[in-house]
Amino acid sequence: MAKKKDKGNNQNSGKNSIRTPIVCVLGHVDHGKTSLLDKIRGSSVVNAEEGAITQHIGATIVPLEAIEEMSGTKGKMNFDVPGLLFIDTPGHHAFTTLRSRGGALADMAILVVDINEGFQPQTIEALHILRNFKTPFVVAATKIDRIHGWRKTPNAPFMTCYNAQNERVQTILETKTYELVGKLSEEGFNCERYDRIKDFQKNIAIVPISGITGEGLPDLLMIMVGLAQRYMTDNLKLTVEGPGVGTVLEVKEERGLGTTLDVILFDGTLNVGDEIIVGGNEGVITTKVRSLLKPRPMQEILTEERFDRVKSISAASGIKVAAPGLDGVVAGSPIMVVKGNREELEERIRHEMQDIAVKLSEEGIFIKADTIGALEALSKELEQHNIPIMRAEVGPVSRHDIVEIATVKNPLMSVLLAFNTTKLPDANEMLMSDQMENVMIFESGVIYHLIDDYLEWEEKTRRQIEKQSFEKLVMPAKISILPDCVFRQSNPAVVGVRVLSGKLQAGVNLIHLDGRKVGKMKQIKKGQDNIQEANEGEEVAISIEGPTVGRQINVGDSFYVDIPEHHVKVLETEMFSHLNDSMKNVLDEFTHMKRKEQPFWGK
Ligand SMILES: Nc1nc2c(ncn2[C@@H]2O[C@H](COP(=O)(O)OP(=O)(O)OP(=O)(O)O)[C@@H](O)[C@H]2O)c(=O)[nH]1
Repeated sequence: MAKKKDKGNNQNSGKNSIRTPIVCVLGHVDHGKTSLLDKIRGSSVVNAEEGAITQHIGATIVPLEAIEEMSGTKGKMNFDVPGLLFIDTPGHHAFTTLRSRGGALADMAILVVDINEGFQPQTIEALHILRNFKTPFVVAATKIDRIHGWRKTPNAPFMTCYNAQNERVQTILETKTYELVGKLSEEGFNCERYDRIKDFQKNIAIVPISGITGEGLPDLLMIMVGLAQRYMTDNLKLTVEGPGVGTVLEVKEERGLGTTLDVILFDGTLNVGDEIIVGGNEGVITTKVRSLLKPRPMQEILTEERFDRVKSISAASGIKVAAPGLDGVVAGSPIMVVKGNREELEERIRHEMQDIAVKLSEEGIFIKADTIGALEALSKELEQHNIPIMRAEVGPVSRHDIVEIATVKNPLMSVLLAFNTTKLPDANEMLMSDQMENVMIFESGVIYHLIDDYLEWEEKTRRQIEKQSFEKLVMPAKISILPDCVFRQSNPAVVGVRVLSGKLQAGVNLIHLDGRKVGKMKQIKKGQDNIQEANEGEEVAISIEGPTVGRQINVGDSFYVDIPEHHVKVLETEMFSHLNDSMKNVLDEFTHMKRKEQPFWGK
């Protein structure tokens, strides 16, 4: 395939051109995502031929020639990939919002990790998101210039920088890199420093870089292009002549233009006057492109018009679309040019908007998030923790949500996880009311924290509930009447007994070992004191309503506590692990006796 240069809008021509791969940058707060993107933008401007850089909305295209210039590989490599398109908004929020065909819009990602701080909660979260979306990625280990004693070689390839360091600094870098390798391996990824990798399909590359000095940046960009070239070219084929297909990055009010859409166009061509179709809050919106706008170059930003108008734009590009009737468009929605296939496209958009890949269960928790992508990311994490979801919605937490949750019977499920979204004031008011006491709301901008908080609460609540229900159950016990301890014959009979096994509680019914009824045991006394329970081996006095000693019962007789059938069910299933051996033994004897005549008793 002929080598092509990225010349801005129409960089891809021909039927099966390869489009520019779309790249997102993810990572923990302050680890250097923005600095890296700024550096990439700055370096590509410096290194590209005049005219090669075009301004994009919401994205930066780094042409192949700029990457080759930086890495000193100009004319040495034979790449078809025309460059890389970086989404300007970093972070997993943008990543998950930008969807295409139910997956991530980004073809690849850079996971930024501050080499000095290592893995942090959002690093892990980003990693899980990349795994869920099956997005190929490279790890940029940033801030190498902060390693104590680092000698800077601005904008140089990594190996040049590495060789300029003394042994101590090199050792620190090695150690820190291996800490990352270890962490990634804990998460199930095989990683290595990029220069030691033989098979890039099996190993994920770690590239040490600095977003401030630009050290290692040429290698990072080169690896990204190489990966796209070798493993993704099939996914990157596009037909420029075809109708435009893109994703809405942002919905913005612009002075003089009304509501506009910042769009990443990833396939085909979009023209002024084209009929377009896009997803809105209240269904599918169809309208006509009034203008297509690109930002003006930096030096002209002070002129009256902030945008340049173009008649037509081809993928992959970032472009602002002005058109009537765009209120209510949802960020992350697909946008497509209609070419006589309106119904089919309407159906596709409807499907994409509704087909949030959230598995719903009959019983489960509620989740809310600010965008479809965020909701999906949260649901996938919950799925991995086996936490069922009953309802998943985009938007802020409302009064209505609280009322709905309050009707959930299972106390462990009357819960809402709010990811990156707010509570409306009337929802807060509602939560204050007594009837809403059982409703639990967890809020966070980090999925990881939400799930941890929920699991911690769930465990605590589960234990409390178990404790309460355990206390209400009749426990198994076997007792026997001691000789010389008949204190009263009847009404009630008062006798001394020994607890042979299990736990004897006050208020239970007693039966003979063959199942015949004895009577209700009222009190347990130890010395002069009334007690509520006695354990194996203890000798106590009990009062029994009903039998007379010497008639229905005699010295030396043994009895079981008569456990109601539904208590047996709970004891044998949920509570079995809470019973001690003595209780388990007597429960076994007791059910054996009961099941002689009714094999399924208590099952
Ligand atoms: N020395 C050095 N400082 C860096 C590097 N990368 C980022 N920084 C500094 O680290 C701080 C945070 O960097 P940002 O680029 O804003 O980090 P971010 O990940 O975009 O942060 P958020 O947008 O808040 O998530 C800033 O003070 C940067 O100047 C680097 O490679 N070397």
